[in-house]
Amino acid sequence: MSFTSTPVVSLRDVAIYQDVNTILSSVNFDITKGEFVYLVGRTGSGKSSLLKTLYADLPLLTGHGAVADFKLTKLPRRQVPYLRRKIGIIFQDFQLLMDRSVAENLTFVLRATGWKDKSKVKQRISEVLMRVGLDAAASKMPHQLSGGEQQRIVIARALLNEPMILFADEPTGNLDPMVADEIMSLFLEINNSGTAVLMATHNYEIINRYPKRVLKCADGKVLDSQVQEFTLMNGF
Ligand SMILES: Nc1ncnc2c1ncn2[C@@H]1O[C@H](COP(=O)(O)OP(=O)(O)OP(=O)(O)O)[C@@H](O)[C@H]1O
Repeated sequence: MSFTSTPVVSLRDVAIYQDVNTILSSVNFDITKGEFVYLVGRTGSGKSSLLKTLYADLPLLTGHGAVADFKLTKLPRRQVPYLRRKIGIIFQDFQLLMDRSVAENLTFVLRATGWKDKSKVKQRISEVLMRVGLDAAASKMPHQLSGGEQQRIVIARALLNEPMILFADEPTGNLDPMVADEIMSLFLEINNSGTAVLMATHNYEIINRYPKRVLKCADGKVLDSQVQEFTLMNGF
C-alpha cells in the first residue's frame, strides 16, 4: 500500500508572465495536502502573478502545472469554474458585495457553484460562519462589520465548497497587528483541520511567530526554504 498522495499544487519548469514580460522562470515546487506555506518577496517580485497562475486567472503557457487535480497547462476556460470549486481565494481588499448582506454574499457564491437546495444553502452558510466565529453576522451588511470581521467573512466565503487549498494574497495587509494575528490564528486552525494554505505576506512578524515553509520570489526565481537556506530580511 502506498501512503504517498498527489500534491495539491505541482509546478515543473513553469514560467510566469504578465503580457510579454517573464516575471518568474524555472519554477519548481509541490505543495502537499494539508501543508501551510508562506509566499514572500519584495513588491513587484511576482507573488500575485504566481498566485493568479495557480488559480487560473493567468494562463500557464510554459512548463507543467497542476492544482487540485486540474492540469493548468492548456486548461480550457470552461474548466476554470470547476477548478475554482476546489480552491479558495482570499484577497487583501475584501471584494465583498457591499450592497448585500453577509448571507446574500455567501448565497451568491453557493448558487454560482451549483447549490440549489435552499435548506442546504442555509445550513452551509451557518456552518462556515460558525467556523470563522461570526455565526451571528448572517443578516448584517458588510459595512456594519469591522475590517477583521469582513476578512473573516471572506474566509468563510472561501471555505463554502470545502476547498483543498486556500490561496491568500496578503490577507492581513490592511489589518492592525492584533486583528492580523487573529486572522492568522484562523488560517492555522483551518489548516490544522486539513486544508492546505499558500499565503502571500509581507508580515515578517507573523512568519517569525508561526514558522512554516517559505517560498520566496527573488530575481525572477522562486526559492524554497525546503530546498535551500535564504534570508527573510532586507524587505524579503
Ligand atoms: N496586469 C498586469 N499587467 C502587466 N504587468 C503587470 C500586471 N500586474 C503586475 N504586473 C507586473 O508584474 C510584476 C510582478 O507583479 P506582482 O503583482 O505579481 O508582484 P507582487 O510580488 O505580488 O507585488 P506586491 O507585493 O506589491 O503585491 C511587476 O513588475 C508588475 O508591474
